[in-house]
Amino acid sequence: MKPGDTFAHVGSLIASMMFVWAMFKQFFPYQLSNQIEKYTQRMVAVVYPYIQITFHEFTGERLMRSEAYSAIENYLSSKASTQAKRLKADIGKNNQSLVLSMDDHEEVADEFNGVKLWWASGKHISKSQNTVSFHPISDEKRYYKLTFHKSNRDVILGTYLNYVLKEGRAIKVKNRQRKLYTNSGAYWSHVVFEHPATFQTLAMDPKEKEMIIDDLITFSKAGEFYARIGRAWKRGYLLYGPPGTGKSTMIAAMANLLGYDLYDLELTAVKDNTELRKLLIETSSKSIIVIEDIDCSLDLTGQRRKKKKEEEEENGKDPREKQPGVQERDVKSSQVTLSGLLNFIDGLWSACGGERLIVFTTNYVEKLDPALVRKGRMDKHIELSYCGYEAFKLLAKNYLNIESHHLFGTICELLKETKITPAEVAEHLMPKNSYVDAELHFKSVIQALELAKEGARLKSEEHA
Ligand SMILES: Nc1ncnc2c1ncn2[C@@H]1O[C@H](COP(=O)(O)OP(=O)(O)OP(=O)(O)O)[C@@H](O)[C@H]1O
Ligand SMILES: [Mg+2]
Repeated sequence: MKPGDTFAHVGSLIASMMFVWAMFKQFFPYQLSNQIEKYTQRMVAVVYPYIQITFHEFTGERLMRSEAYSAIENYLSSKASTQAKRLKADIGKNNQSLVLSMDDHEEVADEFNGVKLWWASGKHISKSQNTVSFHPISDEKRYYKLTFHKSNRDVILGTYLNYVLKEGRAIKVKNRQRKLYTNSGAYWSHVVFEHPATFQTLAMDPKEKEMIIDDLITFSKAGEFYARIGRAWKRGYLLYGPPGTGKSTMIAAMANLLGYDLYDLELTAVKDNTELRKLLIETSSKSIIVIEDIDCSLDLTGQRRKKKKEEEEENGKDPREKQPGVQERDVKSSQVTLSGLLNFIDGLWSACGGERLIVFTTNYVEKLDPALVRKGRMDKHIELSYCGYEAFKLLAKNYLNIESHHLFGTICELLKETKITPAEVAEHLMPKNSYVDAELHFKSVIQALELAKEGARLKSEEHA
């Protein structure tokens, strides 16, 4: 018989005794029944020196699924697969593997710092059915029960439970299907996020790439550090550079590296600061909030457009008259302000627990309001620039699986004096059919570089 079974039997025996006592205690004088109860409790504590904690699947008035329950479920999945006799299996949320968990009324043992403890799964089936609904409502209320010796109370409550929650959450992140959220107005909708970009395939200076990866990994593991120094676990990145240099690709690579969800926030679709706050508060932990082309969004949403509207109103014109087809919502969108965004990043935002990255992208860093880019607000500024030789070699390897070629020297020289984006190089390296003629692709790159060089020369002559 397993220790857990023993507890269950002793537990139910004691429960029966308590039930009988509750029926008969009314026949005893109050003082006496009080004394009996006190001593019974002490005896129970001696006979049954174990503590039990129950974690219900649904909690609160609105019966939300308990985060603790799902973390425990994930934590126990690895124990269950080796110990439990009855398991439940389902396709993991990443759609790739089977995830096993313990079935109802199963038990598994665990050990932590030399302390033994037991987990049991169970369910209550409620008999009341007072709602009429077309949708079947499950009356099963599942729970996990943890049993441990009372002498280990401090270890379990102080360290073990935190450890279980942390491990469980980590397993959940690993197994989950990641999402890409987009907003239309004040609501997020999502699709499955399956972008193949990784830092390995991102063409940029290898040293800088290494630094960014280090920075991201350090951030993702720094929860305790942020808590110790009393700062919100957030980090801001500003990615800037010309179109086609890999800003959006890098964001996808960041999400893939850390296993985070992506929130692609379209500021121009947000009515005002209140809507913005609502959207940001709704983002979940372990996510990247992206505002692309921040300069354009703020042109539409900042004070400038508001002023224009006011001017037109002063001239006696309805600002909407000049913009046929513009919806009322677009006109109203001017109410999201830079200060609203900044206040949220610095202030209230800190109250949302859990790690979040916020990433802004722009093609024109010099156009941005200094308030937005000042140090301390955006922690890291990353420039994605034109294609260098190292970046070209990586693209050649990725697209054509070629690491050296006699035309590399010419390309290297041309790249030093010509600006071409990785997106354009990639276009010339993209195989058109199953037969790959590398020479042809590299010649096409050289041609594009020479054209760009000639274009730049003519432009500079024009300006001279
Ligand atoms: N550094 C890079 N490494 C690998 N591929 C790249 C890189 N830069 C661009 N590309 C390729 O070019 C395409 C366009 O890149 P991306 O959308 O990331 O550019 P961007 O900097 O976000 O441009 P924009 O400023 O217009 O939004 C991508 O699909 C990607 O395949
Ligand atoms: Mg982009």
